[in-house]
Amino acid sequence: MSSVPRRLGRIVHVALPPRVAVVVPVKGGPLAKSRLALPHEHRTALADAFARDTVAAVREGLPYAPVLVVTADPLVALWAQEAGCRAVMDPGGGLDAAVAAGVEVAGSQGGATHVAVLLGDHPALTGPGLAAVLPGLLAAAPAVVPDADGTGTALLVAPLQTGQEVPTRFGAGSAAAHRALGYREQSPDAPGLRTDVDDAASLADAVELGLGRHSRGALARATLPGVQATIHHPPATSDDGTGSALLDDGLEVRVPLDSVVDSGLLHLRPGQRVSIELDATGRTATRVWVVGIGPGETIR
Ligand SMILES: Nc1nc2c(ncn2[C@@H]2O[C@H](COP(=O)(O)OP(=O)(O)OP(=O)(O)O)[C@@H](O)[C@H]2O)c(=O)[nH]1
Ligand SMILES: C=C(OP(=O)(O)O)C(=O)O
Repeated sequence: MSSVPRRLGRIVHVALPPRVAVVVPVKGGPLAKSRLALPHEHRTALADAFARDTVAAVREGLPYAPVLVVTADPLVALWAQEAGCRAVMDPGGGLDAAVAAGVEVAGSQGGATHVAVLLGDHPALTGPGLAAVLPGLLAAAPAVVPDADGTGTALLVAPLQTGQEVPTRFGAGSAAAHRALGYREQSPDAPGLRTDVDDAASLADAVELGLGRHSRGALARATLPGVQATIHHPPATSDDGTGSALLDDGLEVRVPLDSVVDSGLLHLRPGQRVSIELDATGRTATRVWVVGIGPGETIR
């Protein structure tokens, strides 16, 4: 008689899909995004909007994932909770310490098998874009996604084990530092994920990809026409015809000849007060005019 296979009593392992908690550190407040050369109030508002759009994309793309926003800023904590996140108090001590605080809470909540650390300055990230690449990153964990220029870190993904730390080395050169810690480099085709905004150039990249709605609004307010400025180098005097002006907070912006000529101003002099309209980066004038002079300007 042939023997019957003994299947009864066998332990069957069913692979459950990984469940991820997302930690988003947000500095907030007046010191955020200091490399973004814009007047203080616009810079603060933009930094806040970048974080809101980052969180909104996470909530949209991963609606069942717990999201922990680590911040010391009460306003950020408030909007984070309104957006369905848990606000975790930033213990101070910098970005790695903030991330560790978020990871600890994620681990103590139970339920998540993995943690993703996403910096809160990805205003062109979309929910579907994140959802599309995350499964591959979880499968590769521990994994690091470098930012667009390859040196910084856009996202870290690591297994979450109770009582076990998730080491991080955020800051300049963090992609290499994370690789050295054992994170495997992953380069998913996800431009919104990889474009963190630090300065005018990366802001321009994010604008090109398409900003989230909070950042679009903040940027529109930051580039309202009519900012006052003082001519520093009149445009026509340099080789390529590009001059410069100083905004009232001391920032020097480019003044291409076209931006002046179109307004009918040909004889600007250093020190002249003008009205100025800036492009999306906030660093180049698109129109310079003197109230009452030139096309469309009525004398008041
Ligand atoms: N909670 C918390 N978040 C931080 C801290 N430092 C940076 N971040 C956040 O981490 C992300 C990336 O940081 P950075 O690009 O250095 O941003 P930043 O410090 O606002 O900008 P810079 O002043 O230009 O360095 C942003 O979302 C910041 O808000 C910190 O000490 N605590
Ligand atoms: C802190 C970091 O971000 P950024 O490059 O935006 O300063 C980092 O990439 O580690």
